[in-house]
Order: sequence, then structure tokens, then C-alpha cells
Amino acid sequence: MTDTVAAKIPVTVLTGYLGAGKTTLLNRILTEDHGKRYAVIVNEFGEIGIDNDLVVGADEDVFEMNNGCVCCTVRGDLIRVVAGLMKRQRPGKPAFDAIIVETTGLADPGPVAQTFFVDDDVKAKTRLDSVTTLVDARHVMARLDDSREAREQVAFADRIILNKTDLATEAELVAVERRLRALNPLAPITRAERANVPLDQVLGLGGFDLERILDIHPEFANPAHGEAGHVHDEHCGHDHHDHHDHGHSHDHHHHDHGNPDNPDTVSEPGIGPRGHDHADDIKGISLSLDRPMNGVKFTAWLDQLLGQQGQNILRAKGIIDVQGEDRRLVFQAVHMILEGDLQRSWGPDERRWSRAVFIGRELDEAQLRAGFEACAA
Ligand SMILES: Nc1nc2c(ncn2[C@@H]2O[C@H](COP(=O)(O)OP(=O)(O)OP(=O)(O)O)[C@@H](O)[C@H]2O)c(=O)[nH]1
Repeated sequence: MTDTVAAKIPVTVLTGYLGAGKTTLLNRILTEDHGKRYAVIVNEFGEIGIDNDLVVGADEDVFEMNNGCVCCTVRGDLIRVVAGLMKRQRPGKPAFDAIIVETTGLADPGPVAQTFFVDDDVKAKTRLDSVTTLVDARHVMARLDDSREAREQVAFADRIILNKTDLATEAELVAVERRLRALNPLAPITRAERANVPLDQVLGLGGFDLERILDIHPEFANPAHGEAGHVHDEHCGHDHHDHHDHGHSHDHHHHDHGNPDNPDTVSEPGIGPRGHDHADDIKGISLSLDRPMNGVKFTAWLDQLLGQQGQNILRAKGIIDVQGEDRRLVFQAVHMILEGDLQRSWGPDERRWSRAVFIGRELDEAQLRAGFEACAA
């Protein structure tokens, strides 16, 4: 028994609301000198891969799941990706020491975690090691008020990392901790800045506690439709129709639930991640431009935009092709807090283009697009 458990590849699910610091932690894990080989699965929000591109130096082992709506389609994707990973070989040992799944900030981690219990193939070869939830010390209180996903992420955690402690006072941190404790009395809370937690507090915890989750979600291990790989589970059942609180609006819900193995069936044009509106009025807008941008204009536009609409912009990020600059300009924002810098050079064969994703409420897509394109050099 113990042998089988040991032979299974541990899976860590990293979750946390938009901009909490998941990619920062992931990059820390991937760059630390640990001699381990990790496979990383990122659940991309929006149709133009940016997240994937922001994960450092791990090209060959980063796998993208190509949509944002975790409750509907990710299970099928995840099973496919994990099954593919299992086929890889390393002499004498499993292909990977661990698998890390980064969920989108809008995801309820339930269906992702559930995948490791319902699909027989996945279950035979992997074990869920822990769900680690990152929390943005500065913004989490508001998100716990208005987002069911944010609350679920905290409730589900085996470990909580209270990140961005540099952006909050001690009194605020204590208040946040009290609130987190109320939602999840058991998960240890570790404070962090730039997700600087020791890796042994994230990986190899053996921490996923099925019994605790069954207390929160008695139906967890027994999905309504029961079938391995069935993506339209009980989360879908209540979330789509009953729970206005959950805030998923699936107005654009054209995809075929009966065919989780064919992610193409979810591909559709339109706003947001493959046309899905998340959390009622939250939407994602993806912009791109094939001409170089004027760096000064772009920065001024972005500053002004965040100044005026930062309250409504939950998250923004992008990779910009600046005229006269060999390096890629990478920017990120969470509400009004903006960070940007010139990172690595564009590769000789790399497509030079600018792309950005804005996720928020009451965003005017036409206006954003016009503003973005007006920054062309
Ligand atoms: N001040 C401060 N900024 C941080 C800290 N940790 C991360 N950031 C910044 O916060 C922004 C979001 O961090 P990410 O790691 O991309 O967050 P994420 O959870 O992966 O975001 P999504 O994948 O979009 O949900 C980036 O600009 C980070 O550099 C921190 O401890 N303090």
C-alpha cells in the first residue's frame, strides 16, 4: 500500500484569486536548485497565451490547458494532459518528481482537485499532495466579500500563503488572518512576500485531506454523473443555474458537454476566455497588435487607464513589442498596482507581437481596444 502511494506522482494544485502570486510562486519553484523535475500545468485564462509565456525557463515541461472555465471543460483537459505526462519516461524513475497545476484565478479548485479522485487512470498514477492557496494581503478582504471562488479557494486549501505582506500593515494582516481562519480553521497560514515560502511548505506535504473536504462538500468524491472524465458535474449543476452567488454566467454556453475529450468543441469567438463570462459581470478582454508599439504612448495610456478604471480592473497583463527595443516589455497589474519591466530579448524566430489581457468588471471592450491600438508606433 505504502509502496503504491510512494510510486504515485504527487500533484500540487496552486490556486488563489487573480493576481495573488501563483505564477510568482511557480517561478520560484522552477528556478530553485532542487534537482527535481516538475511538470507544470497552467490553466490559461483567455485565448492568447500569456501566462504560459510568463513562466520562466521551463518551456518543455509547461503544459497549457486552453480555456478559463474550470468547471466545464478543464477536467477533460486535465485528464488528457496528465495521461500524456504519464507516458513520458525517465530511466528507472517516474517521468516527473511532481506535477504542479496552476489554476486560473477565477477557478473554484474543487473540480480540479476532484479530477484526481474520479478518473481511474489518473487516480492509479498520481496522488493529490495538497491544494495550496495564495492570498493577496492587500485585496483579499474585498474579494472574500464579492467572490464565491475566492472563498472556495480559501476553504479548500491545505495550506494558505498570505502573500504580498509588504502591501499591508500588521493590523491588516492580523485581520485578514482572522478572516481566513474563520473560513478554514485547519490550513496553516504562512506569510510571504513575493511568495518566498520554503518549498517544503508547498511541495511534498502529503496534505490533501479528503475527509475535511468531504465535510465541506459531501458530494466531492462522488460526482453527480459519476463518470470518469465527465465534466458536467455537481459544480456545474448548481453553479450554472441556481447559485447567483457563484456568479458564473454561461450565456455563451454553446459547447458540448458530452465531448470533454475534444477541447475544440469549446472554442468559440467572443469576449473573455473562449466567450465565457465569469462571475456575472467579470469579463476578460484579449487585445493584440502585430505592429510595434510606441513605448511612451503605451505606458501613458496604461497609467491613465489604471488610474481611472483600476477599481474595476481585477487583473491585467501583457507582453508588448516596443519599437526600437530588442527586449519584450512585460507588464502586470492588480487593480492600480502596476509592475512592468523589459525582460528577455525576442527570439530570432519568435513572433514579435503585442498582446494583453484585461480582466475586470464593466470594461468597455471597444474603448480598450481603441486605446490599445492607438499606442501603435
Ligand atoms: N508588492 C508585491 N507584489 C507581488 C508580490 N507577489 C507577487 N507580486 C506581483 O503581483 C502581480 C501578480 O503576481 P502573479 O504571480 O502573476 O499572480 P497570479 O496569481 O499568477 O496571477 P493570475 O495568474 O493572473 O491570477 C505581479 O505583478 C507580481 O510581481 C508581493 O509579495 N508583493
